[in-house]
Amino acid sequence: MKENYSLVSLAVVVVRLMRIEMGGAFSDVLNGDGEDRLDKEMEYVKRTLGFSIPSLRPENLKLVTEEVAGIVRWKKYLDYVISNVYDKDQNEFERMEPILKQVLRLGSYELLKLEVPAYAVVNEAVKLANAASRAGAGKLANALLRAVASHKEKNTLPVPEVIGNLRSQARALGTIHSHPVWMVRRWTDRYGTEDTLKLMEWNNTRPFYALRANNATGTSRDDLIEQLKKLEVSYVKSPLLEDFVRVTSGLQEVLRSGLIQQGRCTVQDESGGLVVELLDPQPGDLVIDCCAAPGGKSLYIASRLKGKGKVIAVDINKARLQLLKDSAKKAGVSEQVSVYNVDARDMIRGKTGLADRVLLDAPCSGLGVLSKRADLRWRRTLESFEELTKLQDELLDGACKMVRPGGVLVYSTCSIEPDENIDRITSFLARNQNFILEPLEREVPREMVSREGCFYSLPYTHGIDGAFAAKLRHKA
Ligand SMILES: C[S@@+](CC[C@H](N)C(=O)[O-])C[C@H]1O[C@@H](n2cnc3c(N)ncnc32)[C@H](O)[C@@H]1O
Repeated sequence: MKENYSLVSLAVVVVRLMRIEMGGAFSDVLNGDGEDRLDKEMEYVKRTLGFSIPSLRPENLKLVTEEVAGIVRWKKYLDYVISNVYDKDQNEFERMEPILKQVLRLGSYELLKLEVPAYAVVNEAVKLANAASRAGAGKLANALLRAVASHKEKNTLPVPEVIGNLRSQARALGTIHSHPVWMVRRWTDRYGTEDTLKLMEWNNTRPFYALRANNATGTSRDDLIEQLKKLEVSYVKSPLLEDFVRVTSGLQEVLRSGLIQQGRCTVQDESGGLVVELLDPQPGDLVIDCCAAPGGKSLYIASRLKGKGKVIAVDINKARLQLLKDSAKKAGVSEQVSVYNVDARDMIRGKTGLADRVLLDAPCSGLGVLSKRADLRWRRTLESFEELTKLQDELLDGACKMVRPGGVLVYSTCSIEPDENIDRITSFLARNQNFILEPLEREVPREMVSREGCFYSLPYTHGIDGAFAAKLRHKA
């Protein structure tokens, strides 16, 4: 922990955690940039605590964002430890006032996962609990956090035993690695225990981000690298895509530098880049992107048209589509991109059977990107699959109508779950005899091609986000 990481930062962490729990904010690192965001954040802090505190120093924003993401990821494990050292009824912690609960999670996270010494953690947490919660809250925070610290020191922290039937084993592993039991069960059935542990470890690790140099504004990867060197940002060239660079640390410096606002680069995972590679847009093409917002793939497609051709970016969400429109302007491709705020299940009037290439980057569970979207694991349920797969089928049936004979339809997700991936393709092909699955050859690395010939990336194996894509061709 940095020297100047003050009580103010801790108060911001606690209030952010409360907002995430109430559904009002997400823990993604990208939500943390910009001065006006900071002003808004301090306004929330004031409203939640009931009094003003000095503003967070911009240089502490990154630590706050990372700490919040870490606590959200580890929430289940932290709650388990805290409720076990709280020698009252197990539900007592659940019923505790929300601010105090977050202070305890924060303190336990710092002790157990950041290895901050107890003297530094407990005093700050007690001050925060006293200021932000009821009288006596500081005393309770002091007792509980000291107990956690003492168990850690004596190596007597509670650990659930991985024993019994598959369900109880999954329950214990879900607690130790802080994932919902149903996810653990799905993955152990599919990948076995060893690989499931690797996947959970990946999901619990601080993610890295990749940048795409935007050729449309004349920025090559070498130009981008020059800028990163000036910003003293650590990077490695992507081994998968020639316009991409992996940022190993210093993303906040990039966000603050103005490079993105100037359209010189954009934050984009290589898995998304590979989906565009597979779509293979060519200058002069008419491309329809059916679920386009906020526009990562649309803008990359547009830049590959080299000023000739068109991307029709469709999305049901007007606000997200506006973001896409603004980004297209910054990225120098607004001439190539038209936006349509419609439901892609309905036909786009006048466009039936005309597109050379159609991309359907479908709404999905996002289970391939849990390291980046720390809160997602707690928001998804097993039941959500039924609704999502129905929507994915309907969207595929709408999207395929836009493809010209001989044209290409790419279906993609950021999920690693077969129900949203290959099962959707199998079911689509059974309904639509005029499409065939085109097995991938050189478009993506061989080790990312599934048995069926689709693109499939697994985070712990391939080191990028989990994703899937299938290339379907309309029979001429
Ligand atoms: C996975 S995101 C797309 C990400 C985007 N392709 C990118 O690369 O930035 C899925 C998008 O589908 C949109 N969506 C959901 N249902 C839709 C529908 N029925 N018609 C059109 N868009 C829809 C959502 O608003 C969301 O923006």
